[in-house]
Order: sequence, then C-alpha cells, then structure tokens
Amino acid sequence: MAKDAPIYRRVLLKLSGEALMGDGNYGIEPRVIEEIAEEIAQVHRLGVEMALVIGGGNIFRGVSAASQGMDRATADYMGMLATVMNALALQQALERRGVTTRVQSAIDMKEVAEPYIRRRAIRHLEKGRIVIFAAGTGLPFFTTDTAAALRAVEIGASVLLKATKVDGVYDSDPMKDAGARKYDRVTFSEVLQKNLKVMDATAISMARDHNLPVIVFSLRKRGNIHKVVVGQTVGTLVEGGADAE
Ligand SMILES: Nc1ncnc2c1ncn2[C@@H]1O[C@H](COP(=O)(O)OP(=O)(O)OP(=O)(O)O)[C@@H](O)[C@H]1O
Ligand SMILES: O=c1ccn([C@@H]2O[C@H](COP(=O)(O)O)[C@@H](O)[C@H]2O)c(=O)[nH]1
Repeated sequence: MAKDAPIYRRVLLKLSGEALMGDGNYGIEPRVIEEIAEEIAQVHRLGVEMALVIGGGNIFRGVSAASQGMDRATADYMGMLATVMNALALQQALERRGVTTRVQSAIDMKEVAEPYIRRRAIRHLEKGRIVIFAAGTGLPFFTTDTAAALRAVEIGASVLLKATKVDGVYDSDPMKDAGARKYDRVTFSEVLQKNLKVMDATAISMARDHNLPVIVFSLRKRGNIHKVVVGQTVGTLVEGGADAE
C-alpha cells in the first residue's frame, strides 16, 4: 500500500476546543486554527471522508459555570453555543483552503447552520464535503466527546480520532501526575474500570457498545492527524478485546 494511502474510508475527528487557545487562556488563537485547518485539508485531499466535532472548552464549559452557581442546564446550553462558534471559525479556515464544508447543528439555528440530519450528513460526506457537527448532542449534561461517539456511530465512521491536549491515555491524569504512564493500547473496559478520565464514560461506553475504535493523540503536534489516518502508530488505541497486562 502507498505510504500516503489512508487506511480508513470515513473518520470522525474530535478536536479539542481548548487546543484552539494555543498559548493563550481563552478563545481562538488565529494561528492555531489556521494550522489545524491546513492539516485537515491535507488529510482530506488523501481521499478520506471526514466529519468533525469540535469542543467548546476554550470558550465555555457548563460544569465550571455550574460550580460557580449557575443553573447547570443553562450553562450547558451556553457551552453548546460555544461549540457553534468554534465550528464556524473552523469552517471559515477550511473554506479559505478550498475545502467544501457544511456545519450541521444539533440545536436549530437555521440562519447559521444546517440542522443535523443524519442522511444528509452522510450524503455530504459521499460528495467529498467535510461535515462539522456543532452544538454537541443538543442536550445538556453531555459532552462533545459523547457527541463525537454518537455521530461516529450514526454515520458509520470506521474510527473516532480524539485529537486533544495530551498525547494519549495514561494510567492517571498526566497533567496532574508526572509519573503517569502512557498506554499504547487499552481496552474500553480498562478505561471504565480504572476510571481514566481522558474521555467521559458515556462516550467510552457508546464506543464499546458499537465496536468503534478510538485513537487518542495530541493535537499540538503538527502532522499527527495525517499519521493516524495513514496508519502510523500515534497516541493510544482504545478498543475492545482482552485487557492488556
Ligand atoms: N488517564 C488519563 N489519560 C490522559 N489524559 C487524562 C487522563 N485523565 C484525565 N486526563 C485529562 O483529560 C484531558 C483531555 O480531555 P478533555 O475532555 O479535558 O479535553 P478535550 O475534550 O480534548 O477538550 P475540550 O473539552 O476543550 O474540547 C487532558 O487535559 C488530561 O489532563
Ligand atoms: O452534548 C453536549 C455537548 C456539550 N455540552 C456543553 O458544552 C460544553 C463544551 O463542550 P466540551 O465537550 O466540554 O468541549 C460542555 O462543557 C457542556 O457544558 C453539552 O451540554 N452537551
């Protein structure tokens, strides 16, 4: 097989909202979104069908606002709106590179984005458009990781790629524990049993129940999305099967 041939026909790429901040501590760093869009455009040119879900942690997280006294459901709706802003910013950056895209929102806002319609999303992908799923699941008390797992299953993606701030799944949070050890491969049940918080349990359960492999890798290292799509070993593979020793 050619070195640059994608090993997947259709992928769901989940992008961390927080990674868009770059070195800042809020919002979108223009340089970062341009670099990410360039990388996605290059991978798309390999011929892989790409759907994207983007988080909102660079703008608003419901759970943080709720801890400061805001009603949780209201805060979560605000978080979902934050993901729409990120989706529109990414759409612009991709279209500047000649990639045709569609944003589909789980919350109806027809002046801004198409509503989420599964069959329509699949049709866009078949036509070579990148589909960006915005507003998460449209439901409070969920996350964009769960939205990513759900949409991946709905559109029949072969894999869920979680591009995030850390370079894989560790046996404890690497941002808090300098001695944390990284897995090359880990099973869904281990992630759940050991309560590894790289993704929320709802997303992991969804992936497990539908045999959807998940690859967790760093979005901060340029070229990683390409490497994963052509089958190079990057980050951590989370899948079913026997637990590692
Ligand atoms: N066992 C673990 N292995 C790896 N990362 C972990 C683990 N436990 C907790 N984490 C944390 O998970 C975080 C990645 O997931 P998180 O859901 O916060 O971000 P995201 O979904 O990529 O971004 P956003 O919510 O901004 O879209 C990292 O910041 C990391 O510190
Ligand atoms: O289905 C969903 C998805 C997201 N939210 C809210 O949005 C923010 C941002 O999403 P992240 O996954 O944290 O990046 C999240 O904190 C929730 O408040 C939601 O309610 N439902």
